[in-house]
Amino acid sequence: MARIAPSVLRRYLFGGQLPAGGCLRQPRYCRSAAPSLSTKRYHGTQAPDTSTDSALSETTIPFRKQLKDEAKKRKAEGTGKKSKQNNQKLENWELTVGIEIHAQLNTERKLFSAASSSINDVPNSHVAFFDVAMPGSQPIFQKETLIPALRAALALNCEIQKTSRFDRKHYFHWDQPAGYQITQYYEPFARDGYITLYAHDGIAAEDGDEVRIGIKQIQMEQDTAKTISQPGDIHLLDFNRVGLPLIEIITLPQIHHPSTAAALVRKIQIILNAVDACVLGMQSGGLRADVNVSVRRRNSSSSSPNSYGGVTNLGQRTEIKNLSSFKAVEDAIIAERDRQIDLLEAGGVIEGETRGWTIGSTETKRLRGKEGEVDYRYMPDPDLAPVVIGDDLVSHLKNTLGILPDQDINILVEDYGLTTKDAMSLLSLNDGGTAEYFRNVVEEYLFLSPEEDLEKVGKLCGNWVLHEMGGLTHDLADEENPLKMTSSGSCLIPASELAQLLHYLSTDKITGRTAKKVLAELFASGLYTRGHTTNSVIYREGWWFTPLSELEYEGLAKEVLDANGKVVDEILAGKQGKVNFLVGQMMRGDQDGRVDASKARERVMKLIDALKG
Ligand SMILES: Nc1ncnc2c1ncn2[C@@H]1O[C@H](COP(=O)(O)OP(=O)(O)OP(=O)(O)O)[C@@H](O)[C@H]1O
Ligand SMILES: [Mg+2]
Ligand SMILES: [Mg+2]
Repeated sequence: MARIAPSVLRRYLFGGQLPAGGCLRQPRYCRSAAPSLSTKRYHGTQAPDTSTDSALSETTIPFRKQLKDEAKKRKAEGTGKKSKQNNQKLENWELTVGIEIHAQLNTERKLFSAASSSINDVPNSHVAFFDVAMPGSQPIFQKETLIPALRAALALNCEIQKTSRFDRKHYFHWDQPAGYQITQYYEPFARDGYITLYAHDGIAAEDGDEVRIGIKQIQMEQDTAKTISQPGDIHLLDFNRVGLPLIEIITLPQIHHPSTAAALVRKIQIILNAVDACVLGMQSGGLRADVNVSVRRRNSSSSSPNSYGGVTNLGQRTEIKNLSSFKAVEDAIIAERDRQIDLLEAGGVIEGETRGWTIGSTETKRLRGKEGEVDYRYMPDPDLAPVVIGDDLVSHLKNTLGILPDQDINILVEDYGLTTKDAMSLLSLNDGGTAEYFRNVVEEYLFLSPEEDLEKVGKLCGNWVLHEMGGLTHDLADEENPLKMTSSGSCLIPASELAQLLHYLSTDKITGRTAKKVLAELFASGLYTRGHTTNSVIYREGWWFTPLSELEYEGLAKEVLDANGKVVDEILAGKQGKVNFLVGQMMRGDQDGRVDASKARERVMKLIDALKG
C-alpha cells in the first residue's frame, strides 16, 4: 500500500479532519461512495473536496467473492494438494494449538462511547469524538456491555473476577486512531473456564468421544476500524467499527488436531449466539480467530513448566491472525504445521512470528515478527476506573442463561427426531438463524395440526429446511444467498408458508413432486414478484392431488398388461415375482404421483386372475 500523505495524516491526527471519502489516502484514492465522518460530530471541521477515481467505480465484485473464486480456480488447477504426504512425519511430531477468539458483543453502544454499534450502515456514520481519539475526549465505560460479556464467560464456565481493569496496548496502525487499544491485560474480568467438545461437534477421531479445552481468560477490548480492501492496493476505512466492544477468549494450548480447533471455534460461536452474547458469527464478520501453532517432537524428554497451566516444553509458536471461517482455521493450522515440521527437519529454527493466511491458499505467509509484551508497552489506562462486578449480578445472569447448545442438540435429537448432524447444521447455519427458522416452521405446522407427533413433524420440517431449501441455493456464495435467515428466523419464504406446504404434503393434498415445485415457485416469487402464498400457487396451477379413479386404474393396468405379454405369460406359468414389474410399469409414467402402489397391484392381480379363470 502506498504511504498516506503526511499532510493528510497530520490534518487527521491534529485536527481530526478526514477527506470526504472517509479514508486517509490521498483524495484520488478515496471513493465518494464512502461519506465523510458526520460533520455534526465534528463541529463542522471542513473535509477537503475529493474527486472520485473513475477506475474504482468499475469494481463491483465483492472482494470476498474474488478470493473465493480465486481459491476455486487454484483448486481446479490442482495446485492445492500437499499435506497428505505428511502422514508419516506426523507420527514423529506433535501439533499444539492455542486460539484467541475475538467476538463482537451484542450491545447497542460502543465500549467507551455512546455511538451506535449498528453495523452495515453508511460508513463513518457512527463515530464519537473518543472513537477517533479527538484530543480532549475521554472514554466513558458503557456499563451495559458487561451483560453480554458476563453471559459469554458464564456459558464458558469461567470464574468471574470481582475487580478487573483496563490497560492500554500500544501499536500504531491506520485502523486504530489512538495509537493504542484499550484491553484488559493485567486483570481480565474472567479466568479459568473450559469448553467440552464431543464427537458430534466434529473433533478429530484421535480425540475420542470428548475433549475438554481450558480457557485461560476472557477480556473486554475495543475493536479496530474496518479496512475495506479493494483491488489495486486500495484500502478504505470505516470507523463505524472502531471502539465496538469485543471479548477476546484465550484458550490454553491444549488442542492437538486441526479439526478439533475448527470444532472449538464453531462451538464457541454457537454458544455465544445461544446466550445472546454475540449475534454475529464468522459469516458476518462478528467473530475472528487467531491461531497459535507450534510443533514438538513426540517423546521429547525434557520438560519445564510455563505460564499456560503448567504444560511442558512446547515448541516455538507462530500466530496466524484474523481467520474468518472454520475452514480457514483448519486449513491454516495444517499449512503452518507442515511448514514448521519441514523447516525443523531441514535443520531450521522456528521464529516467533505473526503470519497471514488467505482463503484457498496452501501456505501461511510471514507478516511480521511477533510483538512481545515489551513492544506493546502495556500500561493501566489512567482514564478508566476499575470495573467492580457484584455477586448478585453474576448469580442473576447464571440463573437466566437459558438453554445451552449441548442441551439444545439433545432436544432437537430427542424431541424433534433429528440426527445429531442435522441438529448441528441447524444450529450453526446463518449464525443460529436456521435453527430459529426451523422452530418457527414446526410451530406453524403444529398450529395447523396440533395433534401431530412432534418427532414426525420435526423430521419432516428438518429435512425440508436443511435439504430441500438448501438445494435451491447451493450454488451461491453465502453473501449472495437470498435465503439467508435472520437471527430471529425469518427469510424470503415465510415459515408459515413452508409449514402450510408441508402440511398439505403430509395430508396427501399434494404430492412430493408438487411440493418441490411449489417451494421453487415461492422462492422465485419471493425474489421477483412477492405476495405469492402456498395456496395461491397451488390454486393458480391447479396442482391439488386428485387420485386416479377406479376406471383410470383399470385402463392403466390393461395398457400395461397388453404391452408386456411375455411377462404376463411368465406370471401365468407361476412366476409371481414378476407382478412387481407390472406394478412398476404402472407407476413409471406417473409424473404426478397419482398412482398408489397397492391399488395398482390389486388391479393387476384382478386382471391376471381373470386370465387364469
Ligand atoms: N507454544 C505454544 N504453542 C501453541 N500455542 C501456544 C503456545 N504458547 C502459547 N500458546 C497460545 O497462544 C495464545 C496466546 O494468546 P495471548 O493473547 O495470551 O498472547 P498474545 O498472542 O501474545 O497476544 P495478542 O495476540 O493478543 O497480542 C494462547 O491461546 C495460548 O494458548
Ligand atoms: Mg491475544
Ligand atoms: Mg495472539
